[in-house]
Amino acid sequence: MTSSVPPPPLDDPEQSDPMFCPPLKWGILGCGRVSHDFSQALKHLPTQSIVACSARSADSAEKFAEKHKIGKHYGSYDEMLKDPEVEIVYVGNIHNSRKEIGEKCLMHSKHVLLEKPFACSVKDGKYLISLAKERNLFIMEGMWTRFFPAVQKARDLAMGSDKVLGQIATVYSDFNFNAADSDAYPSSFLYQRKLGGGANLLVAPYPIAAASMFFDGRMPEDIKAVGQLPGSGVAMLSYGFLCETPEETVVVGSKGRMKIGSPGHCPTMLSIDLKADGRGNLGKTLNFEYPLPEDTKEIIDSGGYFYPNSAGFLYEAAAVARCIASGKREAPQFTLEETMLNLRVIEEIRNQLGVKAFDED
Ligand SMILES: NC(=O)C1=CN([C@@H]2O[C@H](COP(=O)(O)OP(=O)(O)OC[C@H]3O[C@@H](n4cnc5c(N)ncnc54)[C@H](OP(=O)(O)O)[C@@H]3O)[C@@H](O)[C@H]2O)C=CC1
Ligand SMILES: O=C1OC[C@@H](O)[C@H](O)[C@H]1O
Repeated sequence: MTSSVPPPPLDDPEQSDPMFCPPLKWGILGCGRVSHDFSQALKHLPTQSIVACSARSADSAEKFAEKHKIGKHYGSYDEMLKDPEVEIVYVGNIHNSRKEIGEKCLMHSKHVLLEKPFACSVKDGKYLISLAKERNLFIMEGMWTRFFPAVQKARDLAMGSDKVLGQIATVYSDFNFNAADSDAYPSSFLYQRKLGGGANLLVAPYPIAAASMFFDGRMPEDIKAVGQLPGSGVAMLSYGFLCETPEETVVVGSKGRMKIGSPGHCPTMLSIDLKADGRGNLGKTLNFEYPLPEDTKEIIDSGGYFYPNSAGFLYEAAAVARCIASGKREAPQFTLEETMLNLRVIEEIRNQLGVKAFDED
């Protein structure tokens, strides 16, 4: 599959002024949190007007209308869709009704911006797209990330004619958060499969879209998924000969995250961000630096080093000497059991990738 929409060129008004926009009349469907945020953001754009809002309950729609100074409010989504003044509907409700609501919007000849996820299944997604095409209406998943100037710039730098990074080999992208910070368990829709809850629909669209942007929107040839339950751990590892990765080791726990700085295989820096209560709030940050000893004249005169941070071999050598002097036959910092773990994983990777071992024909 190739990308159907190439990135806009830099001389496109969208790029040179991301706030440029011809007038449009919006109807807000669902009066919850994201609809509130979206409505707030629209206030930066004088040409855009919210002409109506709708919620399952008249009371909630009225309160929302009052807060955002919206002229019309409806206690039913269907009622708002009949309003001829509404040109486009922003759908900010829960996931399980995407198909039904998307269909209704289109059948009422409204353009539609559906919050992510676009749909709860491939089948529903295809259906909505074909219906929008048939009715000649705009439809889009609210992948707002794509429209941030920083992301547009990243896309242009990497994927535009200059291709400043060369051929893209690897994209790392993650998005995890502690849902309990914003959503009470178990009542929120986030935790209810029947309502379209779950991180798979709520969060996965972001890192997937981050990756596809740098691979021209092509469908991945191979997907291997690993799931994680509370209490289990997961490691995402990458190695190779093709390009220089950030080479950082990031460790994430329920109370914070830690980064062993680049170059991760011979680091001198470590930082820890401890989490505070609430989404995205950081408490303390701790930074540690362990500079290597400066090169002596003797070392410089004899050619310095070939590889990064090689002075750090001194720590290994010193520890080996300490072990031997104290009668140890292996080092506690890296046991022989872990060496065997390394070998087992290496062999397993080779088997899964179908790569031959050094002694195979
Ligand atoms: N782009 C972004 O940054 C963000 C996007 N989102 C997306 O926005 C959408 C809504 O998320 P968010 O605003 O946080 O959710 P909310 O919990 O605030 O709910 C949004 C609306 O969904 C309806 N709703 C909530 N719970 C139920 C339920 N149990 N049964 C039926 N309807 C229900 C309500 O509509 P009504 O008002 O009509 O009663 C509610 O106002 C999701 O698609 C989510 O993925 C969410 C956060 C940020
Ligand atoms: O799309 C989203 O869904 C969940 C939110 O918590 C998050 O901030 C948002 O971007």
